[in-house]
Amino acid sequence: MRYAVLVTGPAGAGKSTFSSSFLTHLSASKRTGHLVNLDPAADPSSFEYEPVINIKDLISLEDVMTELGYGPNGGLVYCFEYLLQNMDWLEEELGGYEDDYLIFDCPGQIELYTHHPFLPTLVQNLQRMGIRTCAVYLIESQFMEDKYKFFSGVLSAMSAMVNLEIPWINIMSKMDLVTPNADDPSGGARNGLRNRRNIARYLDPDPLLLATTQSDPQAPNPRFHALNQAIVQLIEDHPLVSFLPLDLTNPDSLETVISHIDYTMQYGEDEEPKEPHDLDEGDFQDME
Ligand SMILES: Nc1nc2c(ncn2[C@@H]2O[C@H](COP(=O)(O)OP(=O)(O)OP(=O)(O)O)[C@@H](O)[C@H]2O)c(=O)[nH]1
Ligand SMILES: [Mg+2]
Repeated sequence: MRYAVLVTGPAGAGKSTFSSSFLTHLSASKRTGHLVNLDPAADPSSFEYEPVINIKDLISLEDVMTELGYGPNGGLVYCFEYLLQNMDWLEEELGGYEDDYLIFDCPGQIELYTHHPFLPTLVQNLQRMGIRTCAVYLIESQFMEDKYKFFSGVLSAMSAMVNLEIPWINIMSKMDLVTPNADDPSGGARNGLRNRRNIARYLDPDPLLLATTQSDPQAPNPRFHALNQAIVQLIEDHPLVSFLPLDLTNPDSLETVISHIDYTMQYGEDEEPKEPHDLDEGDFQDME
């Protein structure tokens, strides 16, 4: 059995950093993982681990831009369409790697996840090749500083998720940047995170964070108010999305996230499946 983890999410969410921390953790646990780079714009010198498979060996974004006159975003979409038309290349590259984790570092163009059939088609192909696949979707903790930005992240995660029939884990990355302090005299107003309880309302998104009243100075426009109400209702009716916190400065936090991935993948199915670590063992135990 081969295992693929698709590491997805918007630009700068920490996908590449998470991918290399994941690989470091696997090798420290005497397990084998390999990096698959699917970002045709990635800077080769930025990889901590040399990818065993690199989309740049199939097609280079620079070539698409100089030879076909595409801009960076259109060029990227072109590269993906080219990849989807050349699945035999990927299939050949993916030969071997039994019992190994293949970590697919994906690019950060949000449209690839929301309204392009890229992920569903890739997943269908991986499943056809008999590779067990799951996806993680990262959004960064700074999104919690702005509730509108945060809920737009939640909606993108939902939109990417509903197109795929594979296990899916949402991760709130860069939790080291969050310093909640209940004693903060400003009440945390500066970063919008009043206390740990408030963080919990983001990790398990509470749509009421978004509820505005018509007199709310941030929602002076009645149509904006109505839109927020509709989103509140949508998330209440379909509570599909919750986030696992990831703080890379805390090894337990990474381990918890990886246990969840192992569990959803039923990694090593001959052995007993591992129970994911209880979330409340970690750093955020007094969140509730
Ligand atoms: N403080 C902190 N910074 C992080 C963490 N993870 C990533 N970063 C920083 O965030 C920036 C973006 O990280 P990347 O891992 O390149 O993010 P990405 O999602 O791969 O970005 P794109 O591929 O461009 O979409 C870099 O400057 C990282 O050093 C984290 O856990 N904590
Ligand atoms: Mg990256």
